[in-house]
Amino acid sequence: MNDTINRVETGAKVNKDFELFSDLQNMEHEQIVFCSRPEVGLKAIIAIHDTTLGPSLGGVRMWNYSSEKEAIRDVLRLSRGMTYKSAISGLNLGGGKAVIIGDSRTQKSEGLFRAFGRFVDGLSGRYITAEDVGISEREMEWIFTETKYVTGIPKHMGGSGNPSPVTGYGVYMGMKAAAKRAYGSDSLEGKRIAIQGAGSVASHLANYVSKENAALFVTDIFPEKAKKIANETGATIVDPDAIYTLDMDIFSPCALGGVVNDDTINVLSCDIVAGGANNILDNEEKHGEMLVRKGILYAPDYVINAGGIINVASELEGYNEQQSMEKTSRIYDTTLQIFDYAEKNGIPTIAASNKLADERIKAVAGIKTVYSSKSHFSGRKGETYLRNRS
Ligand SMILES: NC(=O)c1ccc[n+]([C@@H]2O[C@H](COP(=O)([O-])OP(=O)(O)OC[C@H]3O[C@@H](n4cnc5c(N)ncnc54)[C@H](O)[C@@H]3O)[C@@H](O)[C@H]2O)c1
Repeated sequence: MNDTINRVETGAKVNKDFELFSDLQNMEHEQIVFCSRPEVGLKAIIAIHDTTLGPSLGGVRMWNYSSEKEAIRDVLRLSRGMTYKSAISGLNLGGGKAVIIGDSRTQKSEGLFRAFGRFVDGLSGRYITAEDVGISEREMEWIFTETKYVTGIPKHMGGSGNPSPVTGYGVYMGMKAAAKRAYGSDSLEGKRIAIQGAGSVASHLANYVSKENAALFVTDIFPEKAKKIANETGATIVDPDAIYTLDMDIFSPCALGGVVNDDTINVLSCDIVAGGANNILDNEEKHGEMLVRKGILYAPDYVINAGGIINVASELEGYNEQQSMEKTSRIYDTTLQIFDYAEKNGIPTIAASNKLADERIKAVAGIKTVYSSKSHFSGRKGETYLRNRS
């Protein structure tokens, strides 16, 4: 896969002429589904990027996009990211994602989400949905009413519930691997760690980090959220804009993507960037290289925030929390392996991670030329990954 498409983060400008089919070809997507039900206000796009490794899985995001073009770009980029995330995490899943265009505070309804569920069901398991920005367990229940191809449903319904605790643990493991690489020890004791965003992932991460007696800093655009983490962990609160210039060892973006960009990279003073947000680098290629030149070690976002997908993937075979945590702890080794590969090949860590993910996909695609009764007789693709659900 190539990296010719600039990242488009939610809310960011689309900075390239829009050519749908050339984008699909450049980014190597398999299928895009546009879903419309005006009577319930549904405007959704499902993007299936790659199903070489298994059925595509990725969350559905509800966001008030400023244009349809922006929504399409977002879903293309996010679904491609899911392919890499599952591939590097050793999961037998492909990459997919969905976006619903609308205001998640005012436009949610049972009808809208059930209609979306029916569109997901129509894909017969080629796409399995999950929770993402703007979506809560209540909407997952509505979707589940219409399709079994959904993960992240509440625990009392046999699902895995909120993935954030596992994501937070994985980010912690990835951060420790980066510390091991940068400092020779994975202890975070005394390290100045700045967490941007005081949401679900951040609160779990902050808990782990504070137990190691790190010097923790936290910020949020909603001061009460930062205060909550500060009360629980003893972290120092900083202003949202001040986080970039803070004298810190580790910068951990856990809010939005695109925060390592042309404006921030020059003022960042840290040894490591390791956070839970998706698409931390505004432009993977450019900013990955700039970080190398600044001597900052980057733990690729989709590698270390994969705890969430590892957790929901476990749901497909019968949820087991302990197994999910155990698998997520392997993020430590995967991150070190990526650092080694990057060093050996003289490339940025994000490029190393993309290459390793690509290699796994190509290897599996290669073995599919060998006849196997499993793939022939075990039913539709995706079906075997799911428990029987009524
Ligand atoms: N929840 C998961 O399991 C999971 C899994 C993988 C990736 N992620 C990614 O991790 C990030 C955080 O996810 P979450 O579930 O914790 O979300 P969340 O909504 O609970 O937390 C995000 C927090 O960031 C704050 N924020 C937004 N813009 C900010 C800014 N400019 N400066 C400071 N704070 C700001 C918000 O107020 C909010 O408190 C997202 O990018 C998400 O895509 C989450």
